[in-house]
Amino acid sequence: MDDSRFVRSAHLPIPPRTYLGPTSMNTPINTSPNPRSLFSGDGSYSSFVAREMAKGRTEMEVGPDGVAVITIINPPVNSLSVDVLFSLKDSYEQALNRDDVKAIVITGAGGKFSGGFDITAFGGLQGGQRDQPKVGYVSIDIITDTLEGARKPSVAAIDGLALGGGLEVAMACHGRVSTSTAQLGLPELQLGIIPGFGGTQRLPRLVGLTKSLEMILMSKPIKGEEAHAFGLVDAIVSPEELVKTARCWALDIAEFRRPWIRSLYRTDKLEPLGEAREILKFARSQTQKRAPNLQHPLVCLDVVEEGIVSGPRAGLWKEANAFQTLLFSDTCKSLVHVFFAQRATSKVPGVTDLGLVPRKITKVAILGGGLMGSGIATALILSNYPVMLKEVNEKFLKAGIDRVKANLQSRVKKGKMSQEKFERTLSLLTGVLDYESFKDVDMVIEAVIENVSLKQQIFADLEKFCSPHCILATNTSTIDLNLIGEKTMSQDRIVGAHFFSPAHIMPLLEIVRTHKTSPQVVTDLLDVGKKIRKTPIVVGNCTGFAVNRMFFPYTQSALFLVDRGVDVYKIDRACTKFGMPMGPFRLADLVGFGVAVATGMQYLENFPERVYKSLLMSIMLEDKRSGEATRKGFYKYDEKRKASPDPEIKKYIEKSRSMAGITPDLELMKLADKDIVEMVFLPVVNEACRVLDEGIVVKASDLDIASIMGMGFPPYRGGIMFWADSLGANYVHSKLNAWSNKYGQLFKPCTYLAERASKGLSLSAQVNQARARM
Ligand SMILES: C[C@H](O)CC(=O)SCCNC(=O)CCNC(=O)[C@H](O)C(C)(C)COP(=O)(O)OP(=O)(O)OC[C@H]1O[C@@H](n2cnc3c(N)ncnc32)[C@H](O)[C@@H]1OP(=O)(O)O
Repeated sequence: MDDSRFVRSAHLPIPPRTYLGPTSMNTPINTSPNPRSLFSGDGSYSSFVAREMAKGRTEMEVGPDGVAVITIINPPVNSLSVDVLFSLKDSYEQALNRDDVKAIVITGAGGKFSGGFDITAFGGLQGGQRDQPKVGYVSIDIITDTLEGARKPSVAAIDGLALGGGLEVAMACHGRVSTSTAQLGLPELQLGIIPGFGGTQRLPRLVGLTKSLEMILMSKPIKGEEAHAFGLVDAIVSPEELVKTARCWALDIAEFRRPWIRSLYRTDKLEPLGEAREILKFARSQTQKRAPNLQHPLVCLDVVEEGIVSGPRAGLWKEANAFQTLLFSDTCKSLVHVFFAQRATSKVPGVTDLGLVPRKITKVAILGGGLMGSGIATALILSNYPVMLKEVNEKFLKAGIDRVKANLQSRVKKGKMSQEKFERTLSLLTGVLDYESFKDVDMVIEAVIENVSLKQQIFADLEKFCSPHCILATNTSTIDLNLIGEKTMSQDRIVGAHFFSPAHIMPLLEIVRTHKTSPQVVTDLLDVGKKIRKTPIVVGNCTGFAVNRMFFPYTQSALFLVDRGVDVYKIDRACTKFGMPMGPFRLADLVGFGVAVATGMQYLENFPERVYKSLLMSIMLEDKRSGEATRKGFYKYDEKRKASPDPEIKKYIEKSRSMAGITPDLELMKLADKDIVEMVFLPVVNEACRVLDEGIVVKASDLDIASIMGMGFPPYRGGIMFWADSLGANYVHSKLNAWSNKYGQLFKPCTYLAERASKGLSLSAQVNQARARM
């Protein structure tokens, strides 16, 4: 491609930073190269399209009132592909050149303004397969000089969504009219980039620095009503009135009945310089505390500050350069991968490609009001599902209902729920002690203790009391589903609905299917998962399923290291520094040693060759030390449950070591944090490879999402498999192989890993269809 609007990504010229000084705050000065000089040939959009199939477009219609309505068309969310942006510029120029056009309205097709820059293009840009516009071309030449600087006014008519680049286009218009339910926001930081089409400069000028930083740093969109209250939009109207009102608004500006405002040069909402600096300083310290491994939020704050101190034009250039650099960062690549991986989890071959329609679930029953059962009940009633909670006696039932109440009350306390909504939500919950009313239920979720014969009895009872269409789900985290359903003839409607604790908060839902579970049942559960705002991953049936099985070695190798002299707290610190919310020992305290030891037994039974037989937790349990619940585990806990290291654990470690006949290993004791992280996580990668190889999941990216949402693996590392691929299959294999030779089976690389390493393939690449386990 020979077009000077574009640069090949490998040779990015960075334009000189333009310092305009404080006077530039109110003075639009064009510092960019002459836009025309960026075009070669005839420079028109159509010549560009002739060279490349267009992805999306804009359409313009001029009414008898003299208003040109430009509509962004690029389903499903009207994203701003390079084609759309160039088409927008062309439509604009046409509108400016036509004598019959007095004013312009921009809107989006199908009730959505725009979901922002086209994220599907990121991969191509990063890989250098796609040409991209020169730095600043879109944000300065198109959005600032062509749209905002136009001699005819424009108004954005916003419905559905105006996110990222979508909102940035809207903010460059001279007025904004929105529906009350539209979502407006700059969520770019969640993709590892910063707003790149002027958002860092215009949003603070429209809503003030404090609100804009909250919206940008938290990637948090706001609804139309709130946007109106903060001055981001000028009027709220119904969807039917939207375009009509925007037309009138644009004409009012053109005919001087309303002010003609360029957001970029407003200063009235900006805090005075001294105050602004204090706000930015506070935001920096909060950001560093919350996300110490991330650079891009800090870069964003620098860019915002540049605009406030040196003027918006300088801010725009700094933004454009920073955007360009961040687009190629590992963080951006990882987070974009996560964006698509998350959406891909609900595309399940053999299920979602069969054209099945989810059946309506009108009533759900939950068996067991413990921590899990009450959490699941909370998640369901929060999404308006009527729930029947069954317990074995009044006392347990009351305790279960009280737990649900407490879950809801904590939302009320945090201001996330009104008292009235609390009452309404709680009224969806009823308690029962028998199966009498189970005949009307469409789905049952069993959440009792992990006891095979108890579960078998329950499923046999359910088969008798529930209607034949009722879905029979279990929340077991380890037990084989075939075993649970052994005493029934209903294996086709038995499915795992494995929630993570606390179930009303954790975003992951592991849907477990056996080879007998019907695709219809999986489709129904996928739909319920979506409605209760969980990210589902569909997995096959095995001990621990995907998440627990893959993360079992997390604690295993940590225990191995402790037996060999590595400090418990050093291991936890290395893991949290890496980005985990907690290290393996703090996690074991949270889960409780009883559960950890019981789970260990399951693994010992199923995978004896690779279970590290540590005695440490059993020894501590004998001393009634079982984790956070007893306020003593690897840490000690104060009344507010704040954890602190406990010197007493030394004696348990020494006992465990002497009983196992192990002596500290001086080499391991000197391990750097990076090496500790690898020794803890590469066995996790190894198990993840087995899970993939056995067909427990259908694609590696499902394991990425499972690791992030189920275990808190840092999303900015892209998930467990994506991270492993960043190290390389060969590296992972050679490390594990060396440790396996030295320390034994716990580290032995699996066949899948060995094959990938020898063939030079990535661990995630789909080669042959994995062996079907589902
Ligand atoms: C320079 C600029 O500053 C940079 C930017 O603008 S970066 C982009 C900023 N925008 C965003 O981050 C928004 C990202 N999108 C979202 O948050 C959500 O998709 C949404 C709120 C728009 C819609 O959510 P929801 O209704 O649940 O649908 P969801 O399944 O997520 O998306 C629907 C489809 O649109 C796609 N999509 C969403 N946003 C997209 C975007 N910006 N670009 C390309 N595709 C997008 C999704 O991949 C999905 O495709 P699929 O059906 O093939 O899986």
